[in-house]
Amino acid sequence: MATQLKNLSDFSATQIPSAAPYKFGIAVAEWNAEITNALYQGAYQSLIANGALPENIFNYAVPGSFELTSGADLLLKNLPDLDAVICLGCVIQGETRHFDFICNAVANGVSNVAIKYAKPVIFGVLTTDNQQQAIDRAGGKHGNKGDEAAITAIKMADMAKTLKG
Ligand SMILES: Nc1c(NC[C@H](O)[C@H](O)[C@H](O)CO)[nH]c(=O)[nH]c1=O
Ligand SMILES: CC(=O)[C@@H](O)COP(=O)(O)O
Repeated sequence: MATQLKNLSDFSATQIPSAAPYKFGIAVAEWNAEITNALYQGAYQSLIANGALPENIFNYAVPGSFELTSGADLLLKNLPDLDAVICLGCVIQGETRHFDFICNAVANGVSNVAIKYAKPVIFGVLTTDNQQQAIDRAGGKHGNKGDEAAITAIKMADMAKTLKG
């Protein structure tokens, strides 16, 4: 469903588990910082609003979205108690095909990290044609993708706990 048809911050129709038992890593790309900072604020506030403890949220910056894969891997390798990692970035189309390579690399990369560690790694990366589309999805008219990424992390961490028994 296109984002224009579903607000990224509307979870009124869903049951959200408590985040209190879980530890979260957040890797945030510094490229397009005015956008990614808004994504982080959305994710952090959503985690707290659902019961996460501030001391259980571990935030690290990486230079760009391409480095989110390495960031997620480093977080899970060095903080093995993490229950989920949220990757936040904003890739905006430029004049060249660089956009395509970054978007594909980080989407595939974070998926591979999730499989490597058997831990949820959430793809909270905006991949937009222009800055306005990014603004609209980082706290604008379409909500905040950081909110969506945080709620997804809570749900996946809770699923993992449930399956472990
Ligand atoms: N153009 C954008 C980038 N480019 C930088 C790459 O992510 C990477 O840091 C560089 O290629 C060195 O490995 N990154 C974004 O996050 N967003 C962009 O729009
Ligand atoms: C996504 C990018 O790397 C891009 O913003 C860089 O711009 P350009 O393709 O014009 O070099």
